[in-house]
Amino acid sequence: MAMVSMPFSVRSLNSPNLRPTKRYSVMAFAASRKEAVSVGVKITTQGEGHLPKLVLTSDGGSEAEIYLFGGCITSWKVPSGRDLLFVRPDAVFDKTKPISGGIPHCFPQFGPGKMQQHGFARNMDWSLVESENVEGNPIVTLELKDGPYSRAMWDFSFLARYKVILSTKSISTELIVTNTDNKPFSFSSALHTYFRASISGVSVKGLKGCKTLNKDPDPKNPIKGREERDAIIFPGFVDCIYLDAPEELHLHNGLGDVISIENTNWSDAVLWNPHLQMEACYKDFVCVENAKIGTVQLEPKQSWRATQHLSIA
Ligand SMILES: O=P(O)(O)OC[C@H]1O[C@@H](O)[C@H](O)[C@@H](O)[C@@H]1O
Repeated sequence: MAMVSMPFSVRSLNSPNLRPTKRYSVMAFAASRKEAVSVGVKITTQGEGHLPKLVLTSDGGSEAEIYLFGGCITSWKVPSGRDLLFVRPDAVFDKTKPISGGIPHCFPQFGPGKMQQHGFARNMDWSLVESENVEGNPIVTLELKDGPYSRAMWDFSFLARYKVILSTKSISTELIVTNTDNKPFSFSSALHTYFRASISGVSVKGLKGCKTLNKDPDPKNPIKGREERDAIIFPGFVDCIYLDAPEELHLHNGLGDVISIENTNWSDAVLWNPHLQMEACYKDFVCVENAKIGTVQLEPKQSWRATQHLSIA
């Protein structure tokens, strides 16, 4: 077990001490119903739809769940037992569509665009490649590579590595996309985080002064503007991109939690609440998404890296 004494933060994702201790093939676990992978990490097929799911438990009492389908973190429970993420009641777990909730990946397109909405990474099986535990905090790394399904939409070879670190009061992710092709490619991306909320009490702080692209009413022709408010509230439908957003936002979820949303290299942000378009659940969540809306260009062998750090005080 690797040991470090520093607190977990976005910066700790850079630590040379966080070396992989074990490499795993998901197939090796597919037959077992629930198996420990490393301390604080279990894989089970007893999740929704019997899809393989990782369950991370920290010594500090937090817990997270990650489906390999879509590489989607569906649950982040802080030590009080409160789940700060939200999965929509219409979510399905049969691979016919992406999991609607938690932290889905949008890659290699945020959209709208030529490809299906939000790309294909949330519709594919990711592999568990590394698992370790550092001072009671479980860490897993998932990988996604191109295959026939992705090639049919985007004819490039790529490698995406997604590291997730759970600690007592935070969950951190690092996404590294590498061009493994012999020709350049470009992409856009986002972490489409669904936070549990009581929408009438929600506010998002930190975006004042940002340039905006308001996708309401027409997502294909967003209206340019500038955010003037200190605190953004959600009295109706909201679907808005914030360009060059700061590295830290604060979400008051209306349920008593204040969540710090830090990032490096996710240069933009998106706020979304569907209001009456999803009458059954819009009051119960808000999406605050770290995004890269302007495309990233990668030459062969080049990589792009971005981190997200969600935490409570
Ligand atoms: O694909 P999902 O999870 O239903 O999310 C859709 C929404 O995702 C948001 O990120 C977009 O800004 C919206 O325009 C879109 O409607």
